Amino acid sequence: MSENPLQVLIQTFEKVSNSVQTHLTNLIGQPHNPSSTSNKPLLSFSSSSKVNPSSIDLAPLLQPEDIIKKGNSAAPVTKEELGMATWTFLHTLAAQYPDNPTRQQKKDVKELMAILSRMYPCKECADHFKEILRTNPVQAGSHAEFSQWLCHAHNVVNRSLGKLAFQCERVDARWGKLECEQRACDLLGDTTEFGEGTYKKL
Ligand SMILES: Cc1cc2nc3c(=O)[nH]c(=O)nc-3n(C[C@H](O)[C@H](O)[C@H](O)COP(=O)(O)OP(=O)(O)OC[C@H]3O[C@@H](n4cnc5c(N)ncnc54)[C@H](O)[C@@H]3O)c2cc1C
Repeated sequence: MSENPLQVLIQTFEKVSNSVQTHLTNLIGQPHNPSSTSNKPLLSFSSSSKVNPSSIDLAPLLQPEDIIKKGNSAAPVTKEELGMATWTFLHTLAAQYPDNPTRQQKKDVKELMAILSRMYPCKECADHFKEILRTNPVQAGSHAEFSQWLCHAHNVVNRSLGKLAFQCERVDARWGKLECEQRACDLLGDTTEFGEGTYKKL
């Protein structure tokens, strides 16, 4: 007899939830009150085929005092902090962008820029970026092309804010790949893990 798909979904969710809990515990130590929470997933559902809303345990695993306090973490971020974090993300992505990207990777990176121009949490910046994309379409044919394009786009923003332009020939010296063991951060990862035939030339 085939399994109830909802039950399979719930079991999968519980497994993921348990692994997140283990990961969090490794990161921040034991939960505040181990006796009440140590064996519970972050969210747990009854595995019966019928989902009863009252069986959903929404009690959070972490107590407020367990939350790592990093300054005033509830304070809104500034436009500058958001900008720096976003440029760090984008330039790191560019540093890892392959010399010979697949068609999908080129499509993804263009979509990512388009989505940023629509959803970036600073509206003024998003509108500005949209205009930059309109006049400077994303070039993502290779690592060199994309990292130079991004450097140029960043410089357009820099200039509009009255800042000096960054020298783009130094972009590879400024932005490196994410420090990561055993190439685990490569966009394609270690292909041996998935076996032959997982990847094909597009
Ligand atoms: C898509 C986007 C659009 C934005 N639009 C606006 C806007 O319209 N108005 C606004 O006020 N703010 C905007 N910002 C924020 C702004 O760009 C800065 O992030 C913010 O002002 C903080 O500047 P910063 O001088 O600390 O360094 P950032 O400009 O954030 O740069 C971070 C670091 O990147 C390096 N860097 C600088 N220029 C380049 C470059 N060209 N190429 C590679 N590396 C470089 C430098 O080492 C620098 O310290 C935008 C941010 C983003 C991500």
